[in-house]
Amino acid sequence: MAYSSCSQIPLTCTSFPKNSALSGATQVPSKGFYPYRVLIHPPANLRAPQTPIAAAMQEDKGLIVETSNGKSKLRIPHVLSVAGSDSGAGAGIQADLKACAARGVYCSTVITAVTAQNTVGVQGVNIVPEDFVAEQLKSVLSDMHVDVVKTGMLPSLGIVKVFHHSLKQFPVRVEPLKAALVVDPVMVSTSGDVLAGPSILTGFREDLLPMADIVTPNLKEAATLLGGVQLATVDDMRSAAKAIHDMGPRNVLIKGGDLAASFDAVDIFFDGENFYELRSPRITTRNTHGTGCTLASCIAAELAKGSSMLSAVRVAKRYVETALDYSKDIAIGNGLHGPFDHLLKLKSDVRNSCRPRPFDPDDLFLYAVADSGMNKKWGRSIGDAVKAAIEGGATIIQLREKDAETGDFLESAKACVKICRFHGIPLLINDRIDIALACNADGVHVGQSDMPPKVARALLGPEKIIGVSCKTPEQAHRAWIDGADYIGCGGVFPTNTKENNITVGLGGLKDVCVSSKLPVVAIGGIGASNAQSVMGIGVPTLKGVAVVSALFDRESVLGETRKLHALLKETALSVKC
Ligand SMILES: Nc1ncnc2c1ncn2[C@@H]1O[C@H](COP(=O)(O)OP(=O)(O)OP(=O)(O)O)[C@@H](O)[C@H]1O
Ligand SMILES: Cc1ncc(CO)c(N)n1
Ligand SMILES: [Mg+2]
Repeated sequence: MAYSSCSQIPLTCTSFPKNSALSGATQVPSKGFYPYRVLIHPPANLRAPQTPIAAAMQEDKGLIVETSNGKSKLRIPHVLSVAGSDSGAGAGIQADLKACAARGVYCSTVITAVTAQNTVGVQGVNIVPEDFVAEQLKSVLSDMHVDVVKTGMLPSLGIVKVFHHSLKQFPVRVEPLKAALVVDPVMVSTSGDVLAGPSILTGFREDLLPMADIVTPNLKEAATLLGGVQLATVDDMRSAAKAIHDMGPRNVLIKGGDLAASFDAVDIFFDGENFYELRSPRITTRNTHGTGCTLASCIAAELAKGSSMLSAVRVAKRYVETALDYSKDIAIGNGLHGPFDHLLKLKSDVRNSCRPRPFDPDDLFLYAVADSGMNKKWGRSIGDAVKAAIEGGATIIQLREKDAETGDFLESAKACVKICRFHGIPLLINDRIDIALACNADGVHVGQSDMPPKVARALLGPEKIIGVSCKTPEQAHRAWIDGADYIGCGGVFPTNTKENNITVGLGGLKDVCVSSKLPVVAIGGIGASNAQSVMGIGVPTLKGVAVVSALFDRESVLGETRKLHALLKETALSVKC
C-alpha cells in the first residue's frame, strides 16, 4: 500500500504491511476537526502510558498534540538516528543532527561507530561494541516517543542484528500508515573509504530491507546490494530500484549524485507501482560530503512531521540542493570533498550581524517615514530622499509604499538598505514582512490589522526590530506581550497621509506613554510647528517623533530635517533641565 499524506489517509485501511516496524497500531475514523484519528496500542513492554492515544498536528508550531486520558501534551516530531560519528561533522550523526534541526525536528542519536574522518578521507574507524549499541537503543526507545528511525552506518553484521532485534523489542510507535524506518545503506564514504564491509549484506537483505519503509542507496551501494552489477545510466537506476524493491522495502530511492554522465542530479524513486525521476540542477562544488546522510535524515524528518513518502523525498532533495548551492564556495578543510552548511535558514540572522548595532530606543528620536510617491512629486528618487533625511539628522528610516508594485518596492528597498547601512541608520519596512526579508531590512512596522507582531517575530527572527501602531494603552500592552520593540502612537494630530484616521491628541499620546513598557514614537501630523509640544509632554517612554509630509512633501528634505532635528534637540535639553 502506497503512503499518503495525513489528510489523504484512507479511513478504511486499518493495518500495516506484516513486517513493518509499525505493526500493532490501528486507525479509526475521526469525527472531529482533524481528518483522521489514530489509536495506537503500545506493546506491553513499553513504559509509556498504556492507553489509546489520539494524535494530531498543531499546525502553527509544528508540534504534535497527543491526547491520552483526556490530557493533552505537546511533543516535537522525533527522529532517532542510528549512525556513525564523523569527526569532520559533514556526514554521519553530525549531519543527521543538523539536518533534523534545520527541518525543525528533534533528533536523538545512537552511535554505532566513531570515525576519524576529514575532507581528505577516513583515517580510522572504531566500532562501538554491539551490547553498547543495544544499550543506547534501549535507553532511547524505552523512554522517548520516536516517530521515525533513520539508519546510517551500521558497520558490522552484529550491529545490524542488534538493531533489528531492538526494533522488534521496541516497535516504533507512530500513527498508522506513517513510515517508521528510513534505511540509508551506508557502505563507502565520498572519499572511497569502506565504512561497512560486505558482511553486512546478509543482515540487510534478510532483516533490514524487509522492514524498511524506504531505502536510499547511492549508485555504488545499489550495485553492491545487487551483487555487483554496473549502474551507469538512468535506465540502470530504474532497473536497480525495481530489483531492490523486490528485496522488501516499501519504497526505494536510488541517488544519482555520482552519476558521472549526467548534467543534472538525478534520483530515481520507486514506490512499487510508479517510478519518479527526480531531477535538480547539479551544483558545481566540492562540498558534497554528507549529501546522502542529509537527504535520508531530511526524509525521516519530513515523515516524522506527517508527510507522505513522495513529498518527503521531494522536500529532502530540494533541501540538499538549496544547501549545496548556498554553500558552494565555502572552504572547510583541504581535501577533495568538503562539508556543506545545513543551517542556511538561520543565516538571515547571521547576515544581521552587518547591522551597525542592536535596536536602541533613542533611534526613535527623529523617525523619517518615506515613500516614493511623495518624493516623485518633488522630482527625487526615494534613495536621494532617504540620503538627505539621514544627512539632516534622521535617526531611523521607515519605507512606506502604499501603491508601488512589489518588484519596484523591493528595488527601492534594496537601494535604501545600502544607504542606511552605509550611514549606520536602521531601516524598517512598513507592513511588508516579505519585502523586509527579501532586502534584509532591519525590521518592520505593522499596524493593528497587519500581520500580528508574534507571527512577524517568528518569521523575522529574534534580532529584527518590530514596531506596532497603537492608539490605546491596551493595544500598547498587547504589543509588549507580543514581543514588539517599540510603539508608534497616533495619529496625534490630523494628517493628509492617513485620511479618516482617528486622532488621539496629546492626551491620548500621554496615556499610552505612561502605561507603555515599550519606547514610544509619536506619529501623525507632526512637524516643526508642533514637535516641541509633542515632546513637551515629558513622559520618559516617549523617545521621539515620526514625520512624513513635514520632511518629504517639501522642496528640501535636508533643510527640513535639519530644522526639525535642531528643534527636537532644543526640547530634549530643556526637558532635561
Ligand atoms: N552536485 C550536486 N548538486 C545537486 N545535488 C546533488 C549533488 N550531488 C549530490 N546531489 C544530490 O544529493 C543527494 C545525495 O546523493 P549522493 O549520490 O551524493 O549520495 P551519497 O553518495 O550517499 O552521499 P554521501 O556519501 O556524500 O553522504 C541526492 O539527492 C543527489 O541527487
Ligand atoms: C560516519 C559516516 N557515516 C556516513 C558517511 C557517508 O557519507 C560517512 N562518510 N561517515
Ligand atoms: Mg556521494
